[in-house]
Amino acid sequence: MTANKRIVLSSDHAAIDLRRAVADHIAAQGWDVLDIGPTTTESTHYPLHGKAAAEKVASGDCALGIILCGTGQGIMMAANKVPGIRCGVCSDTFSAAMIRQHNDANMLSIGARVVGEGLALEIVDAFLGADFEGGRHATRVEMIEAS
Ligand SMILES: O=C[C@H](O)[C@H](O)[C@H](O)COP(=O)(O)O
Repeated sequence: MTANKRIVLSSDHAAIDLRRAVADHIAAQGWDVLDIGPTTTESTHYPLHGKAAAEKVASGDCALGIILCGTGQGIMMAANKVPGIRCGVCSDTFSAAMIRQHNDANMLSIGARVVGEGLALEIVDAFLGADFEGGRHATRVEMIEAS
């Protein structure tokens, strides 16, 4: 687990309820949650929210980020356009742990139309509970960052 416990959350309209559930869940674990919305279910554009959250992580304001949309895919694509961001979409706990352990992911994306709340919270726990292993994986992450 990272020493910096500040984490940014954002979503589009498709994932408002799940984002709030994630926020409550991780706040109860002691995370300093920066939830940058949106606050209503009015239709919005996931690239805006993926970029905004990614910039909070890339700037160092937040150590990690969790972003959500209908599938988790579009908002992940937007986040990964920001230099320094490594974000993966996860629908299972194994992948959620592995993107931290092997890929040093600093953002997790979840699809609110793909997984239910119970599994989503387990995915979040797997992501936040894992640490980067370094070693050969550091070489590979450096290759991503250099490309
Ligand atoms: O990757 C994109 C996300 O799944 C969006 O949440 C989705 O495209 C939004 O669709 P709609 O505008 O039909 O709610």
